[in-house]
Amino acid sequence: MALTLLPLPAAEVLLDPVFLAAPHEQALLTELTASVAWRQEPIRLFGKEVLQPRLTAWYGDAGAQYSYSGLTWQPLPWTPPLQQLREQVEAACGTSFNSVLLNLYRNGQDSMGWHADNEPELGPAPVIASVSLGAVRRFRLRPRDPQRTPHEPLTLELASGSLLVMRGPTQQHWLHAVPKTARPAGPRLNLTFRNIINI
Ligand SMILES: O=C(O)CCC(=O)C(=O)O
Ligand SMILES: [Fe+2]
Repeated sequence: MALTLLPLPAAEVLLDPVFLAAPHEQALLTELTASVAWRQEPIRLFGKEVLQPRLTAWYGDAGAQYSYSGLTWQPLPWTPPLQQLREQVEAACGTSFNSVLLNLYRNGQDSMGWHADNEPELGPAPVIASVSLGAVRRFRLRPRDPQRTPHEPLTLELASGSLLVMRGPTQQHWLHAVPKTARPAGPRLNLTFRNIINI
């Protein structure tokens, strides 16, 4: 299948629910879960230091430095499976990426709060390409300002092997989140390919 544009105002969100085929997607989940240098990073939340409710890792070209939530990341060098996936995602998006942020949601209690990927390092209209592996989790989107962008929040169930692309004005006008779930959920691995400008 190919990327399909979702009909949303002030956003360009595209989804390919079956970007990676089943045997490949399973093998990649197993390999990355085992080989990635996962860390649980502290972040500052309302002036308090807490651990992020998920494991993370950052890989990329040398110099693709990235800061968010009070952390500065130096990327680890690309590994063969990450480099291969990067090339597949670049071909699908027609864009190049110099880094990837990986998130491992160990179970339904791991999550990501409402945010936009709008750090200055990404430029004003970044292309963010997100590959999901493992357990299906809800990915929620809502307008930042519902007065200016009138639309209901929406929920996408991101399946293993899916590719979600957010580009154009999406990060300016919309927020996204992966909420906790009370449903039993196994591990989910998400990779967001990004391009850091001016490295
Ligand atoms: O896990 C996801 O699907 C979203 C990850 C995300 O929003 C991010 O890494 O900025
Ligand atoms: Fe994000």
